[in-house]
Amino acid sequence: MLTIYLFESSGGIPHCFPQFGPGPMQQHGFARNVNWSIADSEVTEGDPAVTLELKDDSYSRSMWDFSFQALYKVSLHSTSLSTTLKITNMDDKPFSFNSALHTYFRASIAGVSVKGLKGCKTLNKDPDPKNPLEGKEEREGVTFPGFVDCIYLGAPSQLILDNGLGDKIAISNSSWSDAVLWNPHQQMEACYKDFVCVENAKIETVQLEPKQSWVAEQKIELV
Ligand SMILES: O=P(O)(O)OC[C@H]1O[C@@H](O)[C@H](O)[C@@H](O)[C@@H]1O
Repeated sequence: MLTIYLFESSGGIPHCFPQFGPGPMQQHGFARNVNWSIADSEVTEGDPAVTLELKDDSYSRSMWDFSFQALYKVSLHSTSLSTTLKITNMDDKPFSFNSALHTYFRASIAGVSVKGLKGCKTLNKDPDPKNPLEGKEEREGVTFPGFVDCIYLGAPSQLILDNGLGDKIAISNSSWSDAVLWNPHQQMEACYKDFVCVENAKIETVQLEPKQSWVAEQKIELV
């Protein structure tokens, strides 16, 4: 079964926008902390989809003084979930941002591996998130024997997650050019064994001119 993990303080697929972090504003930006409105909903051949919308307001402008629109479509299918994020510059000046979908998967951490990242340039945020260590991933499958907090630049269009519970999950994307793996290990002693974050990310800055949009798609599928 495809399970996006929920626990009391975090879970699901939080948005990191307009900053992945660390950076000048709050960690991961403001988009995950605010209410989005429902812009559209539909059912196609029995499969539901909803489109959520976020626009700038006084709260967002207190941190990031730009006019923008974010549209986020989530479609559910029998063995997959798809998302499309579209960011549009509604301002009269350019802006830049970076972003991630901070997806939490239910897992048994001792059995988890993520395949597809071999050869990627890494920015290891352990031990200092503000001064990540550059490196290169040499492993076919990344495992989680301890604390992991690592950015992968130039990630492929598909990763395969073995969740340690008997499921293999393909995480495919377009335009999410990077990935982040995170498990807090003993820093979150009560729950770290039960989830892993495999995040589609755009760490390298996107710059949008007025009226320009950036679109990125993600598909999470049992294989
Ligand atoms: O606790 P938060 O803000 O949800 O972030 C959780 C983790 O999210 C990851 O994406 C970051 O790389 C980590 O550095 C961070 O600790």
